[in-house]
Amino acid sequence: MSERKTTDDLLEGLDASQHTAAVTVDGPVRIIAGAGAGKTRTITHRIAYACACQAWDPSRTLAVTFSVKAAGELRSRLTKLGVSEEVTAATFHSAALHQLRRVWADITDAYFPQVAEDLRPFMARAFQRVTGLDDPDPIQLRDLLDEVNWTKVSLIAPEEYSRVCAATHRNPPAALETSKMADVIEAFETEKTAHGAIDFNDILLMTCHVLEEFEEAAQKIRQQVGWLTVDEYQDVSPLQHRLMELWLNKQSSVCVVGDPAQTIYSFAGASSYYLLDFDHEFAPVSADIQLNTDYRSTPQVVSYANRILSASPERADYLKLSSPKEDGPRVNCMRYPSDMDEAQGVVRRIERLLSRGAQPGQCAILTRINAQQKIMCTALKQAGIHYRVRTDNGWQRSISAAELSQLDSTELIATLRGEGEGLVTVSTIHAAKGLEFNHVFLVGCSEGLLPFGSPQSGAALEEERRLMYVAVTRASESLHISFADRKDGTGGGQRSPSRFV
Ligand SMILES: Nc1ncnc2c1ncn2[C@@H]1O[C@H](COP(=O)(O)OP(=O)(O)OP(=O)(O)O)[C@@H](O)[C@H]1O
Repeated sequence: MSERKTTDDLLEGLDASQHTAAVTVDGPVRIIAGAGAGKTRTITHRIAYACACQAWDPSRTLAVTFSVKAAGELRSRLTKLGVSEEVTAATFHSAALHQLRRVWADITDAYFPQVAEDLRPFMARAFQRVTGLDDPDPIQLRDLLDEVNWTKVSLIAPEEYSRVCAATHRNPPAALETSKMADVIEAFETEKTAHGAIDFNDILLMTCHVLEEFEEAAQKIRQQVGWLTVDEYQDVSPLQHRLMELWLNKQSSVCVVGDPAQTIYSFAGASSYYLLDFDHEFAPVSADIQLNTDYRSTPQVVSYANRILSASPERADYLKLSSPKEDGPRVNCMRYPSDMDEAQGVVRRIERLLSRGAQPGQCAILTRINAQQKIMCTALKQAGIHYRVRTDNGWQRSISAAELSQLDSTELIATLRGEGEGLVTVSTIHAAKGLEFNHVFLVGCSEGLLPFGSPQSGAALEEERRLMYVAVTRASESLHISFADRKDGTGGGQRSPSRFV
């Protein structure tokens, strides 16, 4: 741990709004923070300040976030601020798993169930049992699991599934009727139970159940949640929100931080509703703070990002950012004849940046979907540039390998060691959330790819707009937007530029 900091030290380097957030240690606090506005800086300094001035008991302080990477970042920044190791910074899943393990023996003699990482065998058997058909293909299997996941994080019980689908015009995957899908959901749960297995959502559901039904165990758990901070609150699901309510049990020492413009997991049950409604739900709030200075990006990138949001029908919910940085290069927009021309064009530009002293680790190529990455990797390989790939695995990683297998998480250790500095990053936009790069190349900015599937309006289009915003705001210095007219030079239909460009 670093040397002990005074309370004054802990407020240094915060701007006026960040300072207000940090010193408001009591009561409900909402921080709406735009991209690069220092939300992580603000919440870590707030926690450190509150502990240093003894307003909070570190051993009863919990900060939760969504991914293992973000939790690691919170922990390492708190350590640098001299915060006691007693403060817990974890993902929702990891915090709940530890709480559940701690009280398990008090409530049952049964073995603690195994957290299954691969749920496909359970789903394949459930699907066969209900439909009498062969194994679902890998895409169907993924879609079926996504659907079960969605029902669980949205707190929709199998018996309510058909009614919800009818009301929201939702079609179940694998061409199933809604009643059959409801049966698959139940059969999936039965399969898991028969094997003593639970999934990630069950960790949260079971913790909710313990908090609701077992008073002594609930008190033991709540004892550790005296002061709660929830990061990335725009991505909270109804299930996570329920857990948070049960942790708090009507007490008000909660701080949430998020950005409604960065909700990019709505398809998986995330909702910015709770962030936007916080001032009503927790009224009266002690502080309602907006952080709209983007310290990360140049004025050119920031004004490009603002323009993307300004065309949204939901723009009233979004912050308009400003940049205190010096002017940087203009946003570069390129049109290429084919995907390969685009990939080679991007790689040539990266070579030029490297020849002028940029480090490979400062450059990132961002794609809307995994499938766009192959051609980018081919072009990088041909140019002899080393790279690393971050794909969507459907979910932000919310529990570490260590917690699953009791072994060290190599991914986490590599991140903490700062490995990958010598590599260009090729990443989907989803997987790049929360990261920053000096030079960002956002490829495939054509209708069909971004917005993906070209929805004409509505929630799907707005989610695509927010994805574009997240992508653009990863850039601190230079931003390169590009698309290709056709898949290859001759075949395929002519593409038109993205409406967001
Ligand atoms: N008051 C400040 N003065 C100078 N720089 C700041 C200030 N606050 C934040 N920054 C810098 O801005 C950048 C973004 O801060 P931080 O990583 O805390 O952002 P964030 O809001 O969590 O980002 P995002 O939500 O976009 O992922 C960092 O480089 C940070 O050092």
